Amino acid sequence: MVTIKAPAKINLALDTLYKRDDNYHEVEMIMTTVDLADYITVTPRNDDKIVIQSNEFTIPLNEKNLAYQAAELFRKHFNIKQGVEIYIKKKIPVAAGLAGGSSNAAATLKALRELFKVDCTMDELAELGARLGSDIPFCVYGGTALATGRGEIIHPIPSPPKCWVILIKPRIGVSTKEIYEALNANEVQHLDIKGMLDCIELQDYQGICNRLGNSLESVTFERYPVVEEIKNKLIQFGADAVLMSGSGPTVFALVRKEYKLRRIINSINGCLREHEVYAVRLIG
Ligand SMILES: C[C@@](CO)(OP(=O)(O)O)[C@H](O)COP(=O)(O)OP(=O)(O)OC[C@H]1O[C@@H](n2ccc(N)nc2=O)[C@H](O)[C@@H]1O
Ligand SMILES: Nc1ncnc2c1ncn2[C@@H]1O[C@H](COP(=O)(O)OP(=O)(O)O)[C@@H](O)[C@H]1O
Repeated sequence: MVTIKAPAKINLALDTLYKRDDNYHEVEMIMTTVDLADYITVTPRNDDKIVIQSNEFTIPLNEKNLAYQAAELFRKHFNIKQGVEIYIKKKIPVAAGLAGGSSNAAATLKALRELFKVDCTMDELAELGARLGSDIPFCVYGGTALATGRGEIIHPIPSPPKCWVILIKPRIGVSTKEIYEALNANEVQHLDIKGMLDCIELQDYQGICNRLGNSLESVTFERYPVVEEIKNKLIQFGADAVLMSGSGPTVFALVRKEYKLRRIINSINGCLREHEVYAVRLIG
């Protein structure tokens, strides 16, 4: 039996450059890992089946699950016949812009590598993961990275300075495909990705806060106004910087000082309590 931690990610920057001929968008994203995680436990079975179990009943427990797809691909690629049971202990909200499914798939690949003692590199696992979803290679490596291409080309970078991250997820799920399809790539205001990379290198927290940006934000805000309302409230409560993660609907706030974190959490408890709220650390 092997258990692997599967952390959530946030996008500190998400710039869409143009729509490609294959209908994906060419992106430049700065992604980092936060301390909110699922756990994937893989146990060998006596037959050839892949069985998914979870404490979370809203995710598919069949071949639609990304962990199932990762296991199937891994077994095919390395010619493994034995079945496995995959238990997903879920804490990351689903369809939230936090890459929960992608992280589960990446952790499944790593768990199977360990369980079956397969001699392969992280790059090979990332390449397998990329066949299933654009966010999976980042989740294989973890840490902090610049992601290019459709998001699957990973360039590791240093971690940003440590801080608190408040995550607020309204009780709606957003489809990534729907948001990308509604985006007009020609109207996007591009981000200062180079400046953001410099700030991370220099550990310039304020510079990072000033450069947060996400070109999918306005598309999600238009369709789901509650997401913009949450962002505005968090700014009003005095967070250092606030942004929607990925295609949403989760909004995150960066906060450096603990006294400020407490004050903001008190304000959230006063008027945003109908949403899911998490206070976690950047683990980069
Ligand atoms: C927006 C981001 C930001 O990290 O994350 P989430 O909000 O899903 O967490 C990612 O780009 C999401 O990656 P992922 O969720 O793996 O997407 P995929 O399964 O590869 O693609 C789902 C659909 O989104 C669109 N898509 C995805 C990636 C991309 N660079 N351009 C696109 O246009 C395509 O229509 C595709 O069919
Ligand atoms: N292991 C999994 N965990 C979460 N969602 C999954 C998983 N496998 C498949 N899905 C499906 O993927 C979709 C996107 O979920 P998720 O990966 O949590 O969100 P996001 O892409 O916004 O980060 C959901 O609609 C869900 O049904």
